[in-house]
Amino acid sequence: MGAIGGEELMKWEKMQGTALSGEEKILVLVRLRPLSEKEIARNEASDWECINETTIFYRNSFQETSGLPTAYTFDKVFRGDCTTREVYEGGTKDIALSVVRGINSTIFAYGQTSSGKTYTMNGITEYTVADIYDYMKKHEERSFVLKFSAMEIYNEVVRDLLSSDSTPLRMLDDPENGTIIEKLTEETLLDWDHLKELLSICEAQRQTGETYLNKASSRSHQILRLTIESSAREFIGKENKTTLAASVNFVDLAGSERASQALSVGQRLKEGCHINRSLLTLGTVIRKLGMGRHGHVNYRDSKLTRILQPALGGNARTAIVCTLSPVQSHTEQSRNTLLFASCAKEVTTNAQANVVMSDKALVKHLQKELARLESEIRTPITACDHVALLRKKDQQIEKLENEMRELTKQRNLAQSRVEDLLQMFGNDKISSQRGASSLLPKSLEGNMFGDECSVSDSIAKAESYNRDSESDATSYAIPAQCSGNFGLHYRHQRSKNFAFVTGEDSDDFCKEVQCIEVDEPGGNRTFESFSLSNNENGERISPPSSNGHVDHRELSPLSHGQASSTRNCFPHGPLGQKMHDKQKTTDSLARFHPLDSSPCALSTSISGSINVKLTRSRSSRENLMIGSFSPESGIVEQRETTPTDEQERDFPGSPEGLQRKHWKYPPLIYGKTRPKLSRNNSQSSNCSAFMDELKSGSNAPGDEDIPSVDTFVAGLKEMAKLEYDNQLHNQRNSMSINIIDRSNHLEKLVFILNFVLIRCILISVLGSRFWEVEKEYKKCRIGSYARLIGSSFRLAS
Ligand SMILES: Nc1ncnc2c1ncn2[C@@H]1O[C@H](COP(=O)(O)OP(=O)(O)OP(=O)(O)O)[C@@H](O)[C@H]1O
Repeated sequence: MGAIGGEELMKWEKMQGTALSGEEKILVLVRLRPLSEKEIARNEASDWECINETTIFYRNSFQETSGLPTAYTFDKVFRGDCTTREVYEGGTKDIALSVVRGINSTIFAYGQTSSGKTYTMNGITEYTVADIYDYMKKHEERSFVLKFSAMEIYNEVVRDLLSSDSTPLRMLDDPENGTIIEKLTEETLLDWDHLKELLSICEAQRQTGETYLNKASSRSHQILRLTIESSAREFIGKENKTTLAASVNFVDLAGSERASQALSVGQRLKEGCHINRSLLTLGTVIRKLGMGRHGHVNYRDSKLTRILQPALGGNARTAIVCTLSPVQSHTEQSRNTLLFASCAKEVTTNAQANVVMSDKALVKHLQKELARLESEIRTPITACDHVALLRKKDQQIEKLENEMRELTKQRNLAQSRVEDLLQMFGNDKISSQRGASSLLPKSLEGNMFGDECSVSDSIAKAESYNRDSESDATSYAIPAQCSGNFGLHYRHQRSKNFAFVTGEDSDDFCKEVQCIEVDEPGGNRTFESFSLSNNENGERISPPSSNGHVDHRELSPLSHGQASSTRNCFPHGPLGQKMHDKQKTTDSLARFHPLDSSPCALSTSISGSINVKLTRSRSSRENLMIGSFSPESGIVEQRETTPTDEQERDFPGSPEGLQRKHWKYPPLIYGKTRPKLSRNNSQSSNCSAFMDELKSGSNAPGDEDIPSVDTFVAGLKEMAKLEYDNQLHNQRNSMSINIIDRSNHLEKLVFILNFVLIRCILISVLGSRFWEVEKEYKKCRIGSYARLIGSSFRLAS
C-alpha cells in the first residue's frame, strides 16, 4: 500500500469535497471525569473546572502560590457531565472516519489510572465502528472490506488479543509499512455483530487487575486496529482498479500510577513499573516531536512508541483524549497529563491517502505522470507565468520608485537644513570675528580670520592659550577658583540658534556677563553680576537698577532660560527709559562697527564669539564660562567651570550678601601704569565706568546725568588696548628670559665640553709619556741582565 495519487483518488477527493492529505497538528481533547460515588462519599472536591469549550482552569482551594499555570487551553475540553458521544462528536469522529477516505488515523486515550480512559475509548470505538457501517451503507457504489486486529503490550510484551495463545509476538521492520507485528491475527469483519463479538473477546483477553484506585484497572496498553479497504465497484475486475486502504487505531493506554497511591505490590507493582516506563518514553517522544523534530526521536525505546510511530508525526491523523481525575489528591498527576497534552498539541503529522493500485494500473499511472513531467520540462514557464512575473516586477519597480521618492525628499530636507546651518554659521562667524576684531589692533585681524577658519583649531588654540594664561595675573582668563585678580564669567544661552546674528527672534536670545570676581584686600573674593540681554529689536538691555543695587536673580534670567524676564533688568522709571534709549543707539552703532560699540556690544562680541564656537562644538545647554582672549589668535575662549548658581552660592570666597544683592559699581581705574584691570577701593567688584556712572545716576533718579555710554565704550576700548599691550609686553619679557636662560645653558655646556676635552688631552699626553718611560725601563733591565750574564761567563771562564 503506498500513498500514491491516482484517478481513483482524484475522483474520491471530488466526491468528498475535501483534500485528503496534508500536514496538521495532533488534535488534543481533555476530558474531566466526574467524581465517583466513592469519592463523593469521601467528601472529595474537584479543583478543576472547564471555564469554556477550550480552557480548563485549576481552582486552588488551598490558595497555594506554586507559580504553576492555572489555565490550560486545548482544542476542546469536556466537563465531567459531558457524554462520550459529545467527546466523539467534538473532533475524534472526523479523525476516526478519515479511514474511510484512505487515511490512517489514531485515537488514543492518555491519563492517570482511573481517570476514564477505557470508559472513553470503549465509547469512541463503538461510535466509530457504528459510523463506519453507516458510511458503508450510504456508499454502496464502493465495496468495503473491514479487517480487525487487536493486541496488547503487557510488561513490554506484545500479545495477540484475538488469540488464545499468549506467546509474545515479534515486531518486524518493514521498509514500506513500517513496524509490523508478526503473526498478528487479522479478522475480516462480516458485520457489526461480528465486530462486537471480537471486541468482547479482546476485553476478556486483556490484562486487568484490581488496584486501590480502580476495580478494573487496565494493566496493559491495548491497540485495536480496524483496517478498511475500499474500491469503486465500477472498476472491480478492470485493469485500472485502485483501492483505498487505511487503518484506524483505537489505543487505550494503561494509566500512569503512583505505587504509593495505587497501593500496588508484587505483580501490580511490576506492571506499574512497565506502564510508567513506556509512558515515559511516549512522553519523551511527544516532547521531542513537539519541539520540531530536531535530532533523533527515540521511537524504538519502547514497543508502544514503535507501534504508534506512524500516529506520532507520521502518515496518520491523530487525536489524543487526555482524561483527568478531578480528585484533589491527584492534582499533580493531572498536571502531568496536561503537560503531556500541551506538548502533544505541538506535534504535526502528515497524513496521506493510501491508494493501492494493481500492477497494470500502477504502470499506466506512472506513464502518465512521466508524460506530464516531460511536457513541463519542455515548456518550463508558460505564458501565464510570464504575465505573473511581469506583474511582480512592476510591483517591485513601483515600490522602489516610492522609496526613491521618499529618500529624495529626505535628502532635500537635510540639504536645506545644512544650508541654513551653514548660512547661520557664516553669519555667526562674521559676528564673532567682528567681536574679536573689536578687541584687536587692525594689524592682527588677518591672523584672527585665518584662525577662525577651523573651529576645532581655534578652540584648541584658545584652550592652550587659556592654560598658559591661567597663571598669568594679567590674563582675562583667570578662573574664579584661582587667586587671580579677577575673572570674567560669561554665561549665555540661546534658545534659538544664531537668532542674534540673523536678527530674527532676537528676544529669544540673551547673553549675560555675570559674576565679576575681585580679590578683596583681605583675600576675600566677591562676585557681582550684570546681564546684557537683547530685546525684541536685537537691542541689548543693561541691568543695573536706579539705586545701583541689582538683584542677581533679575539680572540673570537666562539661568532659567527665560529671555523675556531679561527685559525687567532695566530699572523702572525715567532712568530706565533713558538707559533703554541710550542702549538702542549704542547697539545700532555696535552693529555697524564693533570697534566703536558700547561695552555691551563688546561683551556681546565676546559672547558671540564664544557662542559660535561652543554652539558648534558643544551642546546648547546653559553654560557658565570663563572667557579668555588671545591677542595672537584673536580667539576669545571660554571654559566650562562653575555652571550653576548653586555652585556659585556655595563658593567659599563669595560672601552671601555680595553675591546676590547690594551690588555696587565703584569706578575703575585704568591707565598705562596698571597693566591689568583694577579698581580704586575694590570693595566689591565691577569693571566699568559705565557702572559708576549708573551708580552716580542712581543718586539722582530722573536726572539728566545719565551715564555716558561713550565713556564706557572708550573705557573698555582703552582697557582692551591696555590689556593687549600688557600681553605683548609680558610675552616679550618671557621670551627674553627664555633666551637668557638658554644662553646660560649653552655656556654651561661649552664649559663642560672644554673641561672634558682638556682631560682627554691630558690623559693622552700622560699615556704616551708613560709608554716611553716604560720602554726605557725595559731597556735598562735588559742591559743589566746582559751585563750580569757577561760577568758570570767571565767568572766561569
Ligand atoms: N466520564 C465518566 N463518567 C462516568 N464515569 C466514569 C467516567 N469516566 C470514568 N468513569 C468511571 O470511572 C472508573 C474508572 O474508569 P476507567 O477504568 O475508564 O479508568 P482508566 O483510566 O481506564 O483506569 P486504568 O488506567 O486504571 O485502566 C470506571 O468505573 C468508570 O466507569
